Formats: sequence, C-alpha cells, structure tokens
Amino acid sequence: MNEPLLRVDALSHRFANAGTRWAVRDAALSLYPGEVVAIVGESGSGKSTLLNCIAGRIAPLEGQVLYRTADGRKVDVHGLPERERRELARTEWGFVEQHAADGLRLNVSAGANVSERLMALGQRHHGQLHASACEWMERVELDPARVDDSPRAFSGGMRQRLQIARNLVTRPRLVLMDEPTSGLDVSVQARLLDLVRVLVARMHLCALVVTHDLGVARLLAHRTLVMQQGRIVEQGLTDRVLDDPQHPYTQLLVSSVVMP
Ligand SMILES: Nc1ncnc2c1ncn2[C@@H]1O[C@H](COP(=O)(O)OP(=O)(O)OP(=O)(O)O)[C@@H](O)[C@H]1O
Repeated sequence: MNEPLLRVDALSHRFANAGTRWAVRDAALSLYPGEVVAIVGESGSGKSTLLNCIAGRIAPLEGQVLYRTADGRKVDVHGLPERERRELARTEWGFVEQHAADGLRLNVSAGANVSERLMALGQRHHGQLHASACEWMERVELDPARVDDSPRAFSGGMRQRLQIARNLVTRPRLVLMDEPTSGLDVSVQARLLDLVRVLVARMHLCALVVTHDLGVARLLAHRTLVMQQGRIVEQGLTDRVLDDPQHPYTQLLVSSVVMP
C-alpha cells in the first residue's frame, strides 16, 4: 500500500479546565491519498478536539501528527514553527468550518473570499483572480454574477458553498471538515453533500470529515471511525461499520438512527 498522507499516533488531549477528563485519549489513525474518512460519535465524544489537534490548532498533551508534504518531507505538525504550520494550512490544507461565517471574511466580496487564498500563493493578476473566483463560484453552483456581493447577502447554504470554494480553489491535498452540513435545512444539506461528494471524488482529495450524522458518513466516507468518550472504539470501511457494527457503542449509535 502507498504511504499515508497523514498519520496520528497515540494522541491525547485534556483541557486545562476539565479536571482529569480526557477530551481525546490515545487516538491513532492514518489517512491515505484520495481517501475520505469520517469521524462519528455523539456530542462531546471528542471529534472536534481531535480534528483541531490534527489541524494544528490545539497542541495535544501527548502524541504526534505526522504529515507528508507535497515535496515529500514528513513533518511533525506540532513540531513545526508556527510560520510553517500556517503556511501548510494556507497552501496544502483546507478547513471547512461548521459555521461558514467562521471560515469566511464577511467584510469582503464573495470573489475576494475565493481569490484570497490564491493571492496567498503569490497570484497577483487581477483578471485571472477574478476569472478563477467566477469559475469556482460556478463549480459550487453559485451564480458568478454575484461575485461582487458580500457573503452577508448569501443564505446559510450559499455561504457554505462559498466556504468550500474558498478552500478548494488552491487544490489542497488534505481537507478537514467539521460538521460541514449541520445547521442547514435537510434539502439544502442533501444538495451540499452531493456537491462535496462530487468535488472530493473529481479532485481526488483526501478528506477527514467530523459529523454526528451517520448519513453523512455513509454518503461521503470510504472509512469511518467511531469515537466514544475521547477514544476511537471502532474503525473500518463505512459500510461494514454501519451495517455490521462490532462495538456495543457503535451498535447503539446505529440502532438509534432511523435509516431511510
Ligand atoms: N475549550 C474547552 N474547554 C474545556 N473543555 C472542552 C473544551 N472544548 C471541548 N471540551 C470538552 O472536551 C470534550 C470533547 O469535546 P468535543 O467538542 O471535541 O466533542 P465533539 O464530539 O466534537 O462534540 P460536538 O459534536 O458537540 O461538537 C467534551 O467533554 C467537551 O466538554
């Protein structure tokens, strides 16, 4: 098998104000190129903490996050100087926030939100930046005629599409998503999920998706990890985990969802 793009080893984190309770305990996982992996579990099981540790936003108390860069180096994400970690986040990674407002700049136009990351990579040609922004708006099914509008004038679903365009325009190698569709109407969710599924497959992206919705895991993820009280209690191919769960907690999680 080819080498993983990302490897997490024995990662644990406990918040300073949380006493002896571990938010994440001894997590281990690997992500391979082109693979979509879901992290599922009930509220408070540690999904977002694990994702934020992987993204370099929270320094774990124990363990390592190893990433293979585009130029073939294996880096320890938390051992990198802050400047290099930010550079990775801007160039090789994307992060789709649960609330689009956290991942967008609401005071600049939709087009500027998309082209900003290209500018960070050194692109300066105004015409090309504008053309890329319009092309990406079309790809996420937003009307490019609204390229100069503020994201404030967009609906929740439209903002989330814009956030996705902003993240994918630089063709990242790894995309981290925290509950990308929660909080939206069911019909908006379904369309957005379909869009994400198509884009991820076309671009051969590697993605890690946190969700409490097993339907999202079913639709998007090749593999699924199940978290309970900070620990990964089960992992495997998504269909296997959801159709033939082995761990009692996964069995409970699956049986408490009314499958369509
Ligand atoms: N900033 C914080 N300070 C203290 N405790 C925290 C903090 N953030 C999270 N926690 C705790 O860490 C544990 C894991 O929380 P986390 O947000 O990672 O879970 P989650 O599975 O993502 O939940 P949700 O689906 O509700 O977002 C919980 O017990 C939570 O209360």
